[in-house]
Formats: sequence, structure tokens, C-alpha cells
Amino acid sequence: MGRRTDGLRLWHYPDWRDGLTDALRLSAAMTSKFAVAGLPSGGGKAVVALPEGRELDTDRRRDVLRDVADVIASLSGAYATGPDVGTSPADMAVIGKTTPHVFCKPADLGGSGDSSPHTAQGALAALRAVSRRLCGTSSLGGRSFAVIGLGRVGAGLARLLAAEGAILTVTDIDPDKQKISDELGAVWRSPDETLAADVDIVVPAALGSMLTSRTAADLRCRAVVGPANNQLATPDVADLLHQRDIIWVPDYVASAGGVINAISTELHRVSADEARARVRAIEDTVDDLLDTAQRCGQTPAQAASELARRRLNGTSGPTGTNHGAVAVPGSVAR
Ligand SMILES: NC(=O)c1ccc[n+]([C@@H]2O[C@H](COP(=O)([O-])OP(=O)(O)OC[C@H]3O[C@@H](n4cnc5c(N)ncnc54)[C@H](O)[C@@H]3O)[C@@H](O)[C@H]2O)c1
Ligand SMILES: CC(C)[C@H](N)C(=O)O
Repeated sequence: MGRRTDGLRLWHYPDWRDGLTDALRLSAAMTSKFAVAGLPSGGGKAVVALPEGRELDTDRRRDVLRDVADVIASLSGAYATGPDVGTSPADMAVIGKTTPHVFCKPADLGGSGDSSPHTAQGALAALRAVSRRLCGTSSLGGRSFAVIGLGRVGAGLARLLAAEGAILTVTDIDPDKQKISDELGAVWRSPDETLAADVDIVVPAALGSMLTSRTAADLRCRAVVGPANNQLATPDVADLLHQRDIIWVPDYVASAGGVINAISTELHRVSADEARARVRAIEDTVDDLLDTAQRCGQTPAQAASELARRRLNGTSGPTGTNHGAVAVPGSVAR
């Protein structure tokens, strides 16, 4: 069995089976993410499905993480985890006490630390490629962006965009995040208004399935490019966006900066500079994909999926079409 890698999501779901569905969709996307990034791993995802409204106190959270660590340890290296929505390097440190199969522990414990700044840099690189396509320059100053989700990745990316002189509309379901909006001089709107904002590029940086046939019809932007995993509710939304002349860069391409940095530094042992260069190369990957799509009369989604398929078929060993999901039902957290 090939090795599968990727993050641990700790989030609320109406039913633990919704968490399982999320884990399966995310793990499939991770397989494509690793393939397009040229990384030698299958995709995986672990989800802790918390019942709606249930918050974990410190002790309960540690117990849940230990349960997750036991499951990962039982897989004997077939799956390694890292952070995702709802988890952090500190959580990886807890898991790391039970199993070595964990990425992104804090640097003082030998890990590569928080993946989110690298994910944000990777998404910025993807945005540069799309800006060049739309405006003839990779410079982001003066361009308008609508950032949805001001969590670890979204807030970091919004700060990078603000530093380049971009014009920002932002949102989050957490009203406390309006502080970040104020700090950046951004316009704060509701999530629905932000998705339909009249901007150059919408940047999904929250949870998945935001792009449905209905929301795609309401978009007023020229492109959708962001770090959120699984942005499309259903694959056909990519065609709807293409028909509307809206460029959509597949999430598994734009969001690869975090895993590229973690694998490059923790497994390939390259320098921080080399890892940064690999993350920045997402700009070239997106350039190539958009060129291929245009040349072959495809959507960027089709071009990316063909590239992933070619890489998966042409590679033996640890990379394969297999992906795996570990769902830890909410019962552990009840
Ligand atoms: N952390 C990483 O390195 C990394 C890497 C690749 C992809 N991603 C993806 O990027 C996205 C964000 O990850 P993160 O690590 O920043 O998570 P996070 O938990 O730190 O942030 C998510 C943010 O989205 C907000 N949010 C949730 N639902 C929303 C909605 N409907 N509308 C607006 N805001 C909403 C939350 O309140 C939170 O502030 C996720 O899809 C994740 O899978 C993260
Ligand atoms: C960094 C990685 C572990 C991240 N959760 C991703 O989805 O790519």
C-alpha cells in the first residue's frame, strides 16, 4: 500500500457520516494535489466530526487527538497527517507523542511548523499567474480581490495582498475577524455578498462546496482562485464557470504551498530557500495549465485533471491512484 499524506480536520458536522463524506472528497483531492505538485504520496485526510454546537475543552481536545494518534499509529506509516481546518502545529505535537507519522510539528520539536503561511504564498503565486492572464502583469497592486474566510491561510493571504496594494473585500462567519478587515483597510461584507462582489478575483479561503450552480450564476468576478480545498459543490460547476468566461484554477493546484513546503523540508530535507522556490513555482504550474487549457480547448479543471492522471499513471511506488480517509466519528468527542 502506498503512503498517503495530509491534514487532520476537526470541524462540526450535522452527522458523523457527513464528516466521512468530507474526508473521502478531501482525500481524493489530495491525491490530485500531490500528483500535480510532483510529490511522491497518495492523498489522505483525517476528519474528527464534532456534533454541531459541541466545543472541546483542553482535556477533551487532548483525548480526541490521542485517539486520532492511535488510529494513525495503527496504520503503520501508510498514512501521515498534518494540520487542516481546526488543527494547528501544537495539535501535531500532541499526535507526535504517540506516532512519528505527523508533519508540521512546531520547529522546536523538529517539524516544519505552521503550513498556512506557505499555503498563502502558494495561493499568491497562483493569483500572480491569473493576474498576468487577465491584466498582462503579475503585479497585484490596484487589483481587486474578495477573500472569503479569514482563518490562518485567508488572513495571511489577505495581509500579503494588502501589502502589495490590492483592493480588498473580505468576510468570515466569525464576526471577530472584522478586526482583521479594519486593520487591512478592507471592506467587510457578508459571505454571500463577498462571493458575488464585483472584483477581479474571488479568493475562497474557507470551507468547501461554496461554488454551486446557483452561486456560480451570481458571480461578478473574472476569476476564482484560492486556497480552500474542494471549492466546487459538484464537478460540473467548473464548466459553468468556463462558459461564463470566469477562470477557475483548481483548488488542489492553488492550495499546494503548505504540503510542498512540509514535504520539501521534512522529507526531502531541502533548504528553506529551495522550499520557498518550490512553493513559488506554483505560478509556473498555473501558467502552464492555463496555456494547455487554451491550446487544447479545455477548461483549466480538465487540463489539471489530465495532468494529475498522467502523473499517477506514469508513476509507480508510493504515488498511486489510491487515496485514503480516516474519519473519527463524533462519538469520541461526545
Ligand atoms: N492550513 C493550510 O496550510 C491549508 C493548506 C491547504 C488548503 N487549506 C484549506 O484552506 C482553507 C482554510 O484553511 P485554514 O487552515 O485557514 O482554516 P481555519 O480554520 O484557520 O480558517 C477557516 C476560516 O473560514 C471561516 N469560515 C468557515 N465557513 C465560512 C463561510 N461559510 N464563510 C466565510 N468564512 C467561513 C472560519 O470562521 C475560519 O475563520 C480550508 O479549506 C483548508 O482545507 C489549508
Ligand atoms: C498543509 C496540508 C496539511 C493542508 N491541510 C492541505 O490541505 O494541503
